[in-house]
Formats: sequence, structure tokens, C-alpha cells
Amino acid sequence: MDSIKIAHLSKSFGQQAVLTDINLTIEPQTIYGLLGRNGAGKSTLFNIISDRIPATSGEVVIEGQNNVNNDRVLNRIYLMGERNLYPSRMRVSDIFQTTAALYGRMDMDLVHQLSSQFGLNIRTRFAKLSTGYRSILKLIIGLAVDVDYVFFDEPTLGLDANHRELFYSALMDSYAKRPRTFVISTHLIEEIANMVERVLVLQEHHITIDETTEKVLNKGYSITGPTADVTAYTAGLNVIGHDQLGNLRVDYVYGQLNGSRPIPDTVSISHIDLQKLFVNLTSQEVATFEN
Ligand SMILES: Nc1ncnc2c1ncn2[C@@H]1O[C@H](COP(=O)(O)OP(=O)(O)OP(=O)(O)O)[C@@H](O)[C@H]1O
Repeated sequence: MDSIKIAHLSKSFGQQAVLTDINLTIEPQTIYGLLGRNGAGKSTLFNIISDRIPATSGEVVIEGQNNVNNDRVLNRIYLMGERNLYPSRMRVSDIFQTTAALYGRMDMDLVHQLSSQFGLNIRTRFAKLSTGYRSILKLIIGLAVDVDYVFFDEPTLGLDANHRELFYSALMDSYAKRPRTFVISTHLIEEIANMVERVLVLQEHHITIDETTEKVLNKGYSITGPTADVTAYTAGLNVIGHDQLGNLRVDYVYGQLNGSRPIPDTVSISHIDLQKLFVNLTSQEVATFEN
């Protein structure tokens, strides 16, 4: 099994640049979280990888071959996108059958098991499904179709908390049985933080972070204490944001702390969660991304 290599990929819509010179390797058998603020270009990236829209320049190479109009390699990937591609009068059961025929391989036992667990009536016509059940239909396909790369674009849109939990556990079960790559784009960062092995952050048209989740979390710190002590301690560090409450200040740092600098008794240091880290990294006008 090969990787997906994205080289010098750029995409503009008219005058608006969305992706600029993206270089990225998506490895086999890895669960990724793709994080980016609204409008950052996550769906655009997914749509180009799956050849639903053309890139302005650059290329996507899947298992050694350029993806454009290449059914052989496009058949190795599945994109669960935002768009609803199915005819409104089509029944759920027919959508499953059609997709199975298109890809050649689908775990129909899993389809029926998940349909029953999610309470999805397979006799229903697509048009009659609620937003949540449209997501459920598409995520069942994403879990059951036998491909090497699955791209989930906002997979839990409209799902209640119970169904989101069910999806996460079904994904982990499926991954354990047949390891393959899942790239999950979501704004519910903390819900996927424990599942994802690598974190990708898309910001300012670029991939600014491509690291293991463990490394990313190890580099995120909050430094809390009286303002003067905190700012003295964090001077020269990569401070990505701060909170202020009266004289109490929290500086958020991404990267190395200064090991030789003594920590004042008044200051406490702890790691921060992925969501807090992401919010601070992407709330700046111009962020810096030190290693
Ligand atoms: N077909 C299109 N024509 C013109 N502009 C587009 C088109 N598709 C996307 N865009 C623009 O490209 C930018 C990126 O959109 P995209 O949907 O890829 O972002 P996203 O990161 O998936 O956002 P969100 O998290 O809000 O879903 C947005 O400014 C959007 O308006």
C-alpha cells in the first residue's frame, strides 16, 4: 500500500487563493485530523484529492499515479463530502447497492449492522432523510467501503451526541479490523483528539502543522500566574495567545520552553488540550509555527 503525495498544489477560485503550494504526504494506515477554521480550504483540498474539482496547479499522486481522471486510483479512495450526490427519490438500500457496485467491494454485513445500530431505515428515500441521517448514510458507506483512504468531511454534521459516540467507536473497530487511512475534518476537535494519530492544520492557504498528535500536544503549554512573572518567563518563547483576568495572566506557548530559565514559584505550567491549542494557533493574524 502506497501513500498519497500532494506536490505544489494550489487552488484559486477567480482571484481568491484558497490553497497555495501545499506539499503533503498522507501515509497509509494512519488516522489524521484535518483542522482548519471555516473557509480555510479543507473541503477544497478533499475535493481536489478525490478529483471532484481540478487544482489550479500542482498534482496529487495516489499509489504512484496522478489522480486526474484516473479511475483505477480514485477507486482506492472514498470521500464522504458535504454535497449530497444521490438522487432524491433513491432509497437508502439502493444507494448502498449502487455504491457497492461502483467500488466493487463493500462490507454489506457492516452496512446492515450499522444501519440497525443508528436506526437508519434502509427503505427510506434519500429526500426524506434528516440532515443527521444523511450524514449517517454517508458515514456508513465510508466505514463499509473497502478502500485504502477514507476522507470524512464533517462526518458528524447533524449527529446527536449518542450517534457521534457510535460513529467514533465504529470507526475504531473498523480500523482495528482493517487498518487503513482515515482523514477526518471536523470542528469538534476534542471529540476526535484521542483517535487521531497525526494532526494537520490548514491555515493561511498552507499546511502549517503536520505532526503526530503526541508531539503536537507535547509542545502546547499554558503558563499561568501574575502578569509580570508570566511575561518575564515567556519572553522570547513562541507565545501563540493569552488570556487575562485582572492581574492573572495565562500565556499559551507552542514549542520549546527555555530549560535554563528558572520557573518562578508564582507561575504554574501545564499542557493544554488540542482544541485550546488550535484556537490559539489559528486566532492570530499571523501565527508562527516553531518546531
Ligand atoms: N466552487 C467554489 N466557487 C467559489 N469559491 C469557492 C468554491 N468552493 C469553495 N470556495 C471558497 O473557498 C474557500 C474555502 O472553502 P472550503 O469549503 O474548502 O473551506 P472549509 O475549510 O471546508 O470550510 P468549512 O469549515 O466552513 O466547511 C471559501 O472561501 C469558499 O467560499
